[in-house]
Amino acid sequence: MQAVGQPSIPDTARSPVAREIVAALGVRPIVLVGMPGAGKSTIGRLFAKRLRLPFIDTDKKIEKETGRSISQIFELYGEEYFRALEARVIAGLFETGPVVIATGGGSFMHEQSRRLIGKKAVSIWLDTKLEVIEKRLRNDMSRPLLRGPNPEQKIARLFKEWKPFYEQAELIFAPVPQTR
Ligand SMILES: Nc1ncnc2c1ncn2[C@@H]1O[C@H](COP(=O)(O)OP(=O)(O)OP(=O)(O)O)[C@@H](O)[C@H]1O
Ligand SMILES: O=C(O)C1=C[C@@H](O)[C@@H](O)[C@H](O)C1
Ligand SMILES: [Mg+2]
Repeated sequence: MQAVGQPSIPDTARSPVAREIVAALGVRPIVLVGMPGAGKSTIGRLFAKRLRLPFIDTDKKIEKETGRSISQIFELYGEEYFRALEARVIAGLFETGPVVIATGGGSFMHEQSRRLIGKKAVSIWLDTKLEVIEKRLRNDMSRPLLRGPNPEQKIARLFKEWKPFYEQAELIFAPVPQTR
């Protein structure tokens, strides 16, 4: 029998471990939180594939729904507007059954989102090392919070400021950077 709110994915397609994890989730989504560049979108997609659950990237969803890039939204309306929009999008994802959600780096700083995730999801902080994040973001000019001079100093400051919030996630996962 299929539980209410469960997506119609044949259980037999899952490995025994994946089946156990999905059963333990019930209707709760897995929500990945962590710094910009920590690997939420990359690892979230892999988790979802392994568990055979739908994958949702909130940044991508916002871009699709608004027809604007995250940078444009920051530029046009500011960070506070973006966070409120992101909070509404996150809140809308809790009624659909188990999914894997990659959030934007700053979403967990928004009290309403953090509380909701804490109450209704299994949150995982991707605790990627600061040096790895710096290396990944060094040449990425598309990030609204890192624009202007001294992006490395900004990343380090954000990391320090946001870490106590990420530490409130239910689980911590330190991904090993893969090299090809
Ligand atoms: N485990 C890994 N090993 C090597 N490279 C990785 C790993 N995880 C992610 N990356 C790379 O790091 C970059 C950032 O990853 P990703 O976009 O998944 O981060 P994110 O946490 O979703 O960032 P954002 O908050 O900006 O959405 C990408 O170029 C991705 O290919
Ligand atoms: O790329 C960026 O600088 C950001 C994108 C969004 O995910 C935001 O959640 C984050 O705070 C900043
Ligand atoms: Mg992402």
